[in-house]
Amino acid sequence: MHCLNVELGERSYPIVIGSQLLGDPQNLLPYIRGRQVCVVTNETVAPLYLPQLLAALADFDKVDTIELPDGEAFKTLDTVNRIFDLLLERRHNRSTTLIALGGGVVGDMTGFAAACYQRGVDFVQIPTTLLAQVDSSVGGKTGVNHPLGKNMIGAFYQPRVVLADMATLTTLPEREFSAGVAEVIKYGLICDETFFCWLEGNISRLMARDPQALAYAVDRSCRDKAAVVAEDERESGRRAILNFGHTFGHAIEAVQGYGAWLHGEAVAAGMVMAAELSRLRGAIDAGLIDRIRVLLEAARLPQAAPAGMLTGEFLDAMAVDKKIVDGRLRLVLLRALGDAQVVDDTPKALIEQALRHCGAV
Ligand SMILES: O=C(O)C(=O)C[C@@H](O)[C@H](O)[C@H](O)COP(=O)(O)O
Repeated sequence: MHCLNVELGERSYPIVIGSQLLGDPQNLLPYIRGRQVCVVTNETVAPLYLPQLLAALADFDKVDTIELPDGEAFKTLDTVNRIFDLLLERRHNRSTTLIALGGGVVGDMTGFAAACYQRGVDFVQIPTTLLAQVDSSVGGKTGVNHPLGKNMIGAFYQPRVVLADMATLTTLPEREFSAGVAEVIKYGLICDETFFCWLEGNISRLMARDPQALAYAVDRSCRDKAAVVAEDERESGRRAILNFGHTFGHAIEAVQGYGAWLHGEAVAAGMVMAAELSRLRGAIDAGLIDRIRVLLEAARLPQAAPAGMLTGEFLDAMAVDKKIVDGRLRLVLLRALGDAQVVDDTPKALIEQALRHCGAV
């Protein structure tokens, strides 16, 4: 077991990475200030890991749990309202701590509920998917989707601790695992060339969930993310690079219907689109795109738009991206391997060309 820190002054917190962390009260107690807790999880994760966690919480005065339906389609205000209903019915006060036990959807909604409930209560992230361990549990982006756009309602709100229990990855379905690998590859592309090269040499071990390879990938991803977040907590500048591939990916998720493609799958295809656009702008060569495709192929991730998706559908959905400033679409593109930048001067025709290269019609 080891710890990394997300350095944010008084909002700093540790990311604890290890195996079999869930059942040990000592991993949680230092981060819970009151005597009340509410565990938010979903119907898939609860039978697997809730009993262990509840055993670790046995000494608290009030321990409630809520099991939400599983899937991105349920990341809505209505679902968050169910958390508020329980907290109020069971008279949780401002000293309560919400504990997110699950993947990114559970973590994002729990964090948002914690940010809003009685104007803010503590929360703890216990991510049980690869994507949540390497990305969504770190950095304090919380919120829900709207039919018109992904993550359109939310808040920046940091957890007290992130407990990444690698043992929970042993039960993760293959498709979910691959989706997490998309975000791992993203770090290599945007800020860590050495990690990208390591992934090229170790992708088979990673996909086989070799414990050492997996621990290294989670640790390195969290370090990369923590460094970016520490520099720019509320995404006023550099943090936007973490959105590489996401403007395209979010369009896929919104147009296909949330949950049809997993978030990481949409991001994988979106990263190829963003790389293609970077190439069309002359920043990178076709060789790098081939290398990205080889990695995505090995990770069993999509590299093209969903069948039949129109360039117009992409552009319409991308028009509600949160990075738009003064009506200008800002895209995260590559300057080189391991070096991303935000650009706001890409001609629409070039975006359409990149989309068509990636299978949009
Ligand atoms: O933490 C960030 O910042 C990110 O952008 C990480 C993304 O991988 C993650 O999917 C995030 O939830 C996207 O946020 P959004 O602001 O683009 O909705």
